[in-house]
Amino acid sequence: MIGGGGKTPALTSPSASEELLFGGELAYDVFDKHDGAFLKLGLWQMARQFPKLIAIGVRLAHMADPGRLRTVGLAELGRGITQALGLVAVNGVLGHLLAGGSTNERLQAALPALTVVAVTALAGSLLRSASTAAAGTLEPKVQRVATERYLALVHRVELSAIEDDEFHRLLDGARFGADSARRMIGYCTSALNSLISLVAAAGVLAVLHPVLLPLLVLMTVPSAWGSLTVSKQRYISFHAFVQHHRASHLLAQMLIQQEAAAEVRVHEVGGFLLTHYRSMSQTSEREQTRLARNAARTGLVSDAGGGAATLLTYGALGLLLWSGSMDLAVAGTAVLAIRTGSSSLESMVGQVTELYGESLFVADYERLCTEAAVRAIPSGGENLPEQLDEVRFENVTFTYPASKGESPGPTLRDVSLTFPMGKIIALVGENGSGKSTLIKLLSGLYLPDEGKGTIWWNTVDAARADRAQIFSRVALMSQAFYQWPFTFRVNVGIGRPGQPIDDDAVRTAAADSGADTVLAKLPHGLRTLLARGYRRGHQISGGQWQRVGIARARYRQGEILIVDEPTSALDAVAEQRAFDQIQALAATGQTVVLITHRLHSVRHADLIHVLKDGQVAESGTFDELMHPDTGNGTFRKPYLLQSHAYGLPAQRDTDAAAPETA
Ligand SMILES: Nc1ncnc2c1ncn2[C@@H]1O[C@H](COP(=O)(O)OP(=O)(O)OP(=O)(O)O)[C@@H](O)[C@H]1O
Repeated sequence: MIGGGGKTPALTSPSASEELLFGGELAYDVFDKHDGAFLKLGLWQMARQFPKLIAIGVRLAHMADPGRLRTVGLAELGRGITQALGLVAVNGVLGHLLAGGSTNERLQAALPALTVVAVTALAGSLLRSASTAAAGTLEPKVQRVATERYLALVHRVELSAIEDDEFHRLLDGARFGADSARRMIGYCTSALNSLISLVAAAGVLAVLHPVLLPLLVLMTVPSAWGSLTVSKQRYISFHAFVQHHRASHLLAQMLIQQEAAAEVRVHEVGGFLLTHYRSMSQTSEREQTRLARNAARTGLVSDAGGGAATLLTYGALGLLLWSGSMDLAVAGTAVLAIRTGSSSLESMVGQVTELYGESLFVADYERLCTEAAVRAIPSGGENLPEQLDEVRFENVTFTYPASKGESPGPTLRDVSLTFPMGKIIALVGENGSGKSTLIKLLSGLYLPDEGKGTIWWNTVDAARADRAQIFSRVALMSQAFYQWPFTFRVNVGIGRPGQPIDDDAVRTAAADSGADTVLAKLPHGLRTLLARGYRRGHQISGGQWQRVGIARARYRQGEILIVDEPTSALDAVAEQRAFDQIQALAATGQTVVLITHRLHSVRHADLIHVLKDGQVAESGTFDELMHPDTGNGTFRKPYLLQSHAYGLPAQRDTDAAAPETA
């Protein structure tokens, strides 16, 4: 039972598909997180939380369009007042109609009140249309403002936050939060309207007989309890299953996405994925069935309570009539007021329940915005030196943030090395030795573990420096460089996104990186869209993309050009050309940090750092590393292996000293 208690929902145990594909259960225990704490609250506390949640939505609406928000509020207030006046006028009409005299006289006496009924109905309808028009304009604006706000915050968070699955859970919730903020407007206006007409009916009832008022409230308590309980259960279930939903969606996507299309067909992966998609969906369906059963049970209990309260109310009314404490005209108005009041209450409870459900997602959204602000890359800090001589790692240790239930060891341990400016510095080492991680630290994407080493930009500590300045000094062509589904021009020009794209500079960068030959074959030149699946879309190969990636990094004109595996997908000619160009760049004073597994490509580097298991195994020039007296073999041995395998020179072209063939 989840209703008012704080227990975890009875989640279905992990399916065989979850075990096989994802290595275990994907559901979350929402109560092991501090942010689920308010879900442990009972109805009364929930009611007290409610204004705070509404305030979040209203604040967003105010940010989006204060004028329209005012219009909606005033129009709804006006509608409530017209309804109250209408009800009072109906009381007048009934009073006159049930009084003594001829039908004609009674009708004539009732005429002014009847006119008030008609005028209030007309005014109510005009106000409703004003509210509908304003709310219709306000809603999409609220969604845009809410979405823009969280995207603006999220794109500035530290990389470690983006890689954190808890942060992703918040992100999933927040995406719904922006939609919920939009829907809240509609529910808010309806709830406000119901509240005002309820107050009107309650006011009339209180005047007619004080005992009727608490009875009216009593009639609604059971359905309020039922609706809020069901809404809370749905919310808890959503959070518990958010990762599960994401994974099912992923499976469905794999069946249709272009990247997997060939393997899906040739390896006949389609049936496999579909089976697991079905199994995962069935787990979700079981959860939906559980929710539906709970909702049905809750509904029965609340209906029984509501029925008893209604019986009590009409019984009380009958008693008042029978005992002569109320006359027939007043009883008629009372029945009308009870019906209006209870239907307003009913609708208000419905709207408030929906509003409550939506507001929980908006609260998630707020939590994400707060968390994103906390985890944002700090702005400001010390200025970097104008004239940079070197970036130096001093005893740097770095550990990736822990995934849930895991405590990873450091990926980089006690790393000390330098990147002198104006040189080619190569980073080599086995798979997983920490090269890409190291360049993420060099680029300012991560900082060393607290108190465990420093990255010096001359004499400025990167941890205290203005990170935006670090980013602006670096041009990065990482292994996972992004293939933007935009035109060739934008794919290169996005290297300097703050400025208008300069076509000549795009062509020069393309020529510098070998992407000019790619460009020459494109059907619409710079305007060619590099994305299949769109109109005019054109597909280029992996190696061609790599050249475009290098062109982008080149176009950026960063002081330090980092190229991670620039030639892994290039053919031999293109590879040679890429390295010639890197050398030519270095000759112009450009600092190049080069990561590669093709060791013969680093022969001309000014400095080579060799990593092994997250530590620096050796550093030096090619000659130093190759010489048995100065190198420890970490570089020399794999180099010689590669040179034998590919028939490449076992030494620098100009070398006279024959290295040891270990
Ligand atoms: N985002 C991450 N979160 C957690 N661990 C990571 C992350 N990225 C890399 N690692 C881990 O850090 C270690 C070093 O990875 P890294 O990518 O830096 O190696 P690399 O030397 O560049 O390898 P390769 O030559 O295969 O590209 C690996 O054990 C990897 O699992």
